[in-house]
Amino acid sequence: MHEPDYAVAGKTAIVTGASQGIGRAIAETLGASGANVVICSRAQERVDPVAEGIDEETEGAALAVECNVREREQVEALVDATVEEFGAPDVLVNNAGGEFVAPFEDISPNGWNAIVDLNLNGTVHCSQVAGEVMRENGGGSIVNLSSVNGQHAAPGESHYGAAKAAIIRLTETLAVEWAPHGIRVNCVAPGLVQTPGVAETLGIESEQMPARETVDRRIGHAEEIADLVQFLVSPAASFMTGETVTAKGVPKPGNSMSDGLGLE
Ligand SMILES: CCCCC/C=C/C(=O)SCCNC(=O)CCNC(=O)[C@H](O)C(C)(C)COP(=O)(O)OP(=O)(O)OC[C@H]1O[C@@H](n2cnc3c(N)ncnc32)[C@H](O)[C@@H]1OP(=O)(O)O
Ligand SMILES: NC(=O)C1=CN([C@@H]2O[C@H](COP(=O)(O)OP(=O)(O)OC[C@H]3O[C@@H](n4cnc5c(N)ncnc54)[C@H](OP(=O)(O)O)[C@@H]3O)[C@@H](O)[C@H]2O)C=CC1
Repeated sequence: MHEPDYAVAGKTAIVTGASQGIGRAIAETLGASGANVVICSRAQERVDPVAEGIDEETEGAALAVECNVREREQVEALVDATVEEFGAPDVLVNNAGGEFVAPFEDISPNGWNAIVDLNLNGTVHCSQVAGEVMRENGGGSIVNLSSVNGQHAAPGESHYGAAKAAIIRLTETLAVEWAPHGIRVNCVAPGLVQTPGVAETLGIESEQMPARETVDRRIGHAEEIADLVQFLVSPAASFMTGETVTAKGVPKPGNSMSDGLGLE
């Protein structure tokens, strides 16, 4: 009888932007499944407690590294530290990202560059540097964090939406280019997920629905994105590459999108 294989035990995984939110949940989920996890953020003191928790409470081991993914040299040091501690990475999760909400006409050149640099160029740096080691090692799996804002327009999200849309196309291109090297590259596009970053940026602190008419689904939990990432990097997803998987929740009862779904 066939059983699905979601195992990541013994794999080495780099998760960027893992001091909080979705990245932290991904790191803790992979650690709980026995992976060796290397986590980074811009502040050592913010990733240290996350690594300690993974070391103490899970089957996996963790290494915390201070790394700003916008800085190529720091990304190179992150991958070097990974190889030294656990060997070549099997998994890379390009999670570090963020935004501010502003009308297009109010975004300065520096503001535009900050968001593109963090979301898109950070993903490029990590994929190129870790990807080289993966190719030498015979393969691996990369998951990029895009957003529903990379799939559909939303006001105030021109810079972030453009960067997240580019990540989807980058995913598709790398999947084709690196298939001969045994590297699968997939993407996750979350809808609204409850994280410290969302609380800071959008002012949404709880599971209560935000006062935005366009948001008609419940807010997600970071662990619901982490479970999807674990699936994508596991052997169970061996037939998937170049895909963007949307996780944006269930329509709220009473709105038009729930019609016919038996949710009323
Ligand atoms: C339905 C689904 C919706 C889902 C939406 C969720 C999206 C997410 O990404 S959730 C994750 C949320 N987390 C964050 O967004 C983190 C909070 N944001 C930040 O920490 C920062 O904004 C940053 C990391 C994204 C950028 O930081 P940094 O590089 O340090 O940028 P500076 O503060 O130095 O500013 C650079 C540049 O940007 C201008 N700017 C900053 N905020 C605004 C603003 N609100 N409006 C307009 N412009 C802004 C700032 O003025 C600087 O430009 P110059 O003044 O020209 O130098
Ligand atoms: N939450 C949501 O609703 C959605 C989120 N996403 C995407 O999911 C990802 C995670 O979002 P979320 O958990 O909400 O974000 P948070 O803002 O809660 O967390 C962001 C993480 O990234 C780290 N980080 C920020 N900048 C850098 C950098 N330059 N280098 C390294 N690490 C950095 C932060 O750590 P520190 O501050 O310590 O450096 C933090 O750990 C992002 O890519 C986001 O765009 C997509 C769709 C929806």
